[in-house]
Amino acid sequence: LEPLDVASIREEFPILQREFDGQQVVYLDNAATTQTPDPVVDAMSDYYRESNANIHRGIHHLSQEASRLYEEAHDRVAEFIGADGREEVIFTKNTTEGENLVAYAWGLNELGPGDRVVLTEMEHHASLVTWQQIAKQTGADIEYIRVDADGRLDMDHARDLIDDDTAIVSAVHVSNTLGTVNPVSELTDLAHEHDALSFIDGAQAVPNRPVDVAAIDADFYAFSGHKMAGPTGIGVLYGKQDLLEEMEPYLYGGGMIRKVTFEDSTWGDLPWKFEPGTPQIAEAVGLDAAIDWLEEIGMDRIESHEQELARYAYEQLAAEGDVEIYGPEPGPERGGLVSFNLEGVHAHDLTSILNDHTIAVRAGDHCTQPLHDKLGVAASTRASFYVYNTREEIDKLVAALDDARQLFA
Ligand SMILES: Cc1ncc(COP(=O)(O)O)c(CN[C@@H](CS)C(=O)O)c1O
Repeated sequence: LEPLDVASIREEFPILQREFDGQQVVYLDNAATTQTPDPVVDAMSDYYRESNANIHRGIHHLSQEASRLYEEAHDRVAEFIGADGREEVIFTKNTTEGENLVAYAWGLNELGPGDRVVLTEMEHHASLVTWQQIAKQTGADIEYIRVDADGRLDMDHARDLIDDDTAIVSAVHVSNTLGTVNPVSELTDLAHEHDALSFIDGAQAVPNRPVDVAAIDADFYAFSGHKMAGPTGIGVLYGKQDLLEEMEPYLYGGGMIRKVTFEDSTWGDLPWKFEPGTPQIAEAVGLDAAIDWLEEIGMDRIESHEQELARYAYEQLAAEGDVEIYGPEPGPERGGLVSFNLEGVHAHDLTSILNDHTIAVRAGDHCTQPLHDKLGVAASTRASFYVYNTREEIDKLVAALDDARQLFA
């Protein structure tokens, strides 16, 4: 695969030229959110300047144009992830809302005592807390597929847990803490063998690698625009059309109805049934532009670039001798991030020292507190990579560890 032309990619991100205390920013917090290239910013500005109107309600030219842009963004997402069409693409605020939509619109109605919800121990709170609370409300029980010592799912345990009482399996595609790439097709097959549904959290996958929801055969798949060079405020819930047709909405209002009387209401077509009120129109335009921008580069090249940086970071950190790294060895089972701890230095202290060097990483539990409990650490430091990062930036991070050792170790 042709390596990325990182230098020319970086020219589309003025923010990467920012300096603090005379030092150029080193942005290694892409699992939290990615930066936004000029073509995406321009697409959203142009929308506001030239096409802004409310959608689906006006007859006038501007409303028709805004409606077309909004609808076509659904088509673009469907094509990008391998969905059958816009009917299977619901725009949400973010991944978290996608998880909640399925938990409330499907889980509350379908789950009851004796039903089993199977998660993994590496789930993000967006999934773990949501299904935990829905299970409490419905009397369903929750089981967690074990994560083994090198950060992979224990698939023997998965085969034990996923049984005929299982109603849904909800699993993260790529862990935002361990970097682990999970066998989501195998998990989906296991769920389907027991007539259970599969929900895949793709927040750290769709932005970083080719994803084909039809090949995975997931029933639901969620991700966020802001992690894929797009704007905040828009996410996607993919759902199989026959399931979405059966599901009742859980948020009501204008735009999602077909007929309203004083007695009752009926619902509109997919995906609009699950999109009440005035949606995030400019963000849909921005997401459409982000997909164009990513596909111009190529998702397989992005995956390869991130895996190369993750390998380099893993090897450089491991060579230090006093760094504990979480998750699998570098390779196809590790996405573009590395979480670690420096011996004798708390993650927050380390991250603060790195910030003194204008190196942006994340410290904390990365919204996976139960996983950190299992790892036996309160927090970790995480470096996560994207298309504009370089080996030289990783060298700066590794070199800065010495300051932390001198101060804290
Ligand atoms: C695997 C996974 N699943 C769900 C989410 C939630 O995405 P939202 O766009 O915030 O709804 C995230 C976002 N993880 C950020 C914020 S905690 C991180 O720093 O890791 C994620 O990584």
